[in-house]
Amino acid sequence: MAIVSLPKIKHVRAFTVRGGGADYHDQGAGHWIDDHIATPMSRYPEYRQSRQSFGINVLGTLVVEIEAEDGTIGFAVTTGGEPACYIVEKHLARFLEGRSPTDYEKIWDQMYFSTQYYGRKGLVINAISGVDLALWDLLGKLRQEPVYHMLGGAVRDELQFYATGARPDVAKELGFIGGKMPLHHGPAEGIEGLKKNIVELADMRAKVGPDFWLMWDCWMALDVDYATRLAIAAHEHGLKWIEEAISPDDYWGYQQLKRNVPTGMLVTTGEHEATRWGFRMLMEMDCCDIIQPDVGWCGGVTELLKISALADAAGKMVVPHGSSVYSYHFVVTRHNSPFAEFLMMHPGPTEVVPMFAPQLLGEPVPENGKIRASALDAPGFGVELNREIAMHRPYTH
Ligand SMILES: C[C@H](O)[C@H](O)CC(=O)C(=O)O
Ligand SMILES: [Mg+2]
Repeated sequence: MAIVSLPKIKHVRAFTVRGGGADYHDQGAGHWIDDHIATPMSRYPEYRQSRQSFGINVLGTLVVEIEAEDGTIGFAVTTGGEPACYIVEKHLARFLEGRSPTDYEKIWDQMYFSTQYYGRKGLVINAISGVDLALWDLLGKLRQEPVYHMLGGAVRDELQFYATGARPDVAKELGFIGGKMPLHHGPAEGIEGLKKNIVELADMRAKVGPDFWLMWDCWMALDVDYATRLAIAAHEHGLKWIEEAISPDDYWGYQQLKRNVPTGMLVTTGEHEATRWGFRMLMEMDCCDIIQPDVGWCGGVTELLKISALADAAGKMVVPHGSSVYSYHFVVTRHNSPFAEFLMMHPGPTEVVPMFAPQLLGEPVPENGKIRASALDAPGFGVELNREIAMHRPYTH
């Protein structure tokens, strides 16, 4: 029997988009995601009220398109904006054009090692992730298979979600299994701030009852001492996990924090970590209980598979940072990813709205906190690019 050979990759293009999902919070005024959230910049009073004030939204969205010789287009949406477009067009595209889309391992290896002298983490890995996701989308479209089939198939019939947002009480009504709140006050706001954090948690616990999961997302804002005191005070209010409490570079701090938190409370981190090597460090140093790679930032699906295998062997759960279909197709295929995150992008947040609007069309959203695996049954990642949005291609090659 002859082996089917797929059309080769003809062209790689990179675009920017402003506003909406995948942009690192380029949201309008009054959105919960930009309302006095504790960050590493909160030590400067002038940057405390809004993350946009220190530039969280400067990059904007990256859209990568990969076109095959037969005209089929795979695409992906992640963070990185114009600088990532430059990297994709001027550097990475050469490792794809003229190649078969089945060669994703070699392509990833060449993208990573050719950029290693200026890459390894952050923006460059965002760009590599965007290309890798677009490649998997193209492969699925050419093979007429959903990505989750190519990753080994579903290990369960549905995905179950917790919601991230400022209103876990509403998330409970909407059917989610838990609610992860942004932490509002960091160490620079002293003991008063710490007390305000605990009051917020206690109020939310009173609203949601004893069994609903409540977690805190600390977005790298704390130090080990503050995080330890916060965790101890939060324990009596049933905090399930403390997330990204300190700098992602401080592996030693995470190791200490994991030892310090009360028994039963989980330490989670990893959304700003990248590649198998970064996650190996987190796991070998026993920094956390759950790793949270973002598929669009950690190296894409090709790298996530390696990270996840390491985690499985180390007995750690992998619950990717909210990245919509890009994580759903992965989570549904892995036993050590028993639930998923849904990032509430409604400003309230009091309604379930698509995470990557307006860029994606056909993005499934949880109903009663769940998405059926069969909702992913479409070629590639199962979504289309909304061609009505204003896309800008700053560079060509
Ligand atoms: C709400 C958090 O500060 C952040 O914007 C999202 C995040 O870290 C998460 O969903 O996890
Ligand atoms: Mg987080």
